Amino acid sequence: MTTVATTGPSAAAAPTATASTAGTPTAPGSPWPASTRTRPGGDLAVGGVGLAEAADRFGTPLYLLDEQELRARARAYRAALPHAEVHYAAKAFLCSAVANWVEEEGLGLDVCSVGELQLAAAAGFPPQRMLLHGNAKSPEELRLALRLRVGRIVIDGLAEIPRLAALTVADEPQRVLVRVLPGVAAGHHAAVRTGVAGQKFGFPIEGGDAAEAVRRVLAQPGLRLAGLHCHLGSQITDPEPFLAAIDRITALLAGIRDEHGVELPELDLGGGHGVAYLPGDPELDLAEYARLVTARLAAACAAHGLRVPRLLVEPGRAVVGPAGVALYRVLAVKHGTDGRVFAAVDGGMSDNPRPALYGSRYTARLVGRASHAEPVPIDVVGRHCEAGDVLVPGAHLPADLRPGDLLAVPVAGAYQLSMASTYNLVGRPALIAVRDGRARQLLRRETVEDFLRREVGR
Ligand SMILES: Cc1ncc(COP(=O)(O)O)c(C=O)c1O
Ligand SMILES: N[C@@H](CCCC[NH3+])C(=O)O
Repeated sequence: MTTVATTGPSAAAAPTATASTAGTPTAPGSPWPASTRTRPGGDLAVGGVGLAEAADRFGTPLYLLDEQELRARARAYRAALPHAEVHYAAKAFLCSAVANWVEEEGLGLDVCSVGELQLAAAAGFPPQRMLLHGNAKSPEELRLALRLRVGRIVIDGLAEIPRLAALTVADEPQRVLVRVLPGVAAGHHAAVRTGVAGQKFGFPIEGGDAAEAVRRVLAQPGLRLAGLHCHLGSQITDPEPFLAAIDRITALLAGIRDEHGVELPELDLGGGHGVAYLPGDPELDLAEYARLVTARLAAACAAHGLRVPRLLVEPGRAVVGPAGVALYRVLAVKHGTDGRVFAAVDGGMSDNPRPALYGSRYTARLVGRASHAEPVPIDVVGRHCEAGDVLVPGAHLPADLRPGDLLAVPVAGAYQLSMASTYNLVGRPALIAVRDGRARQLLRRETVEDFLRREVGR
């Protein structure tokens, strides 16, 4: 089975031999960016930039984004789904440079807050190509979205319908989608499974909530219902749930046609496309997804006598996740009498809450020096005041790992910096973009001065 990575940029990685075990950066199926190269002396380069040199120059913890990897992934989506609209899900990670890159690659943008909306707009992203989500959109958000003329707003609750309609006028209707729940459960953790009833998002198809939401939207002259939306969950590696969702949503589209005499022109299948975090992990095969989804949509529409709606997709993780690398400095190595080894690094659950939240698995690799020591299981832990602050349990790292060493963790681009906190008043890390041997700082490290500046009346 081919994968997102093998149909996209990572396929370009030229395999070269390395001495490491888990996380071998340039092997087929590797989770590292395609530009990753081993360097003499045990270092790695990503985007032509040596990791040890980057750590010295910008400090640690440091996040790197490989611009070409991200762009190639965005392009792979456009190529695989040439008739669809691909909206990058900003929640995975957003800064101005990322907004510019995805815009230049022809993607739209899925935003879900005033922050994402305003930052993208300030970066020059055209609001017409944005789509606003949210289960709790504030009046401020709705007003801003309308003022900026955001392309689509996704309705996620009945109360939102009259609230939004009250801000619109019939001769300039706002294009909207209705978020429905097809009753398909998928995703890597219960907290991110959003395709079924019993959680806060969307309107269940079963039982009639979705049909009722559609009725109410169609009754509002200020709203133009363009179609239906669903987002099943995140980190889905099998296309089957998307196909099941298509069947159920197409049946609803037929019901809407029968009841209202309208054929909705758009279907947004959301994101959730899974990537490999560990070598050999399954990931969603983009080419296969595109082929199966396109064929199933055509078949389901034909069965109901419907015109095929325009497809929209909203990948976040699959665009930015594998383009990111996190770089940490080891601060302490503790050898327990039970033989257990802990390597404590200068980041942790504040820059990557995913292991603590979902039990997410990562690999870690020593960079910046060569080691011929035997790889042994070492728990890479963070610096925060919780025993659960474990970044990589049982990482295979050289037995001579010591304070001062650098550890690199791939697939760090999605839902890490975007979910980062300042727990223990540890400032959020700096972020650099790497490309063609050049490093450009995108975000500076957060400092104590930043914390003090927020205090009022000090
Ligand atoms: C509505 C919506 N669209 C798109 C995404 C992007 O998901 P992913 O990053 O898993 O592709 C999410 C988050 O899961 C979402 O909630
Ligand atoms: N934060 C989740 C993904 C949530 C996607 C948002 N709907 C993760 O890291 O896996």
